Amino acid sequence: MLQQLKDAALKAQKNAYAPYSKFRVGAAIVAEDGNVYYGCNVENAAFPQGQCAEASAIGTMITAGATQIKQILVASPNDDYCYPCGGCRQKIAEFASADTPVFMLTASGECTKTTVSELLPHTYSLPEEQNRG
Ligand SMILES: O=c1ccn([C@H]2C[C@H](O)[C@@H](CO)O2)c(=O)[nH]1
Ligand SMILES: [Zn+2]
Repeated sequence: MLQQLKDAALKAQKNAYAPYSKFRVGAAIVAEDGNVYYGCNVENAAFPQGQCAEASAIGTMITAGATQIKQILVASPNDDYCYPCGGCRQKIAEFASADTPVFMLTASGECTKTTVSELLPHTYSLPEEQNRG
């Protein structure tokens, strides 16, 4: 399954639209339905409108009808691990559990693992009565 995640993230990374930063990122998710969803970063001339690879993968997962991230992997364009940005940590936490694995893959193939709670301790969420209908 980890190999499938890597392959999907690398496939997505090839399609990254990053003409401004030149920093091409791919992300892939294993969801509760067993499918792998993937996405790339999509930048914009209006810089704040750019979207991270993780957000693209989450959007694809939700669009397909899955709602739980079981594993997620982020593929970096260089030999440093690309840890999700703060905004993506919150986006991942919305659809994951504290112990959900988050993998990072470098361009040379090194891979490391952390968890959602390590990336985002004390996660913000709404009170129960305001949650998801
Ligand atoms: O985890 C990350 C970090 C950065 N980026 C993107 C955002 C931007 O397009 C480019 C440079 O920050 O990389 C991602 O997609 N995921
Ligand atoms: Zn991000």
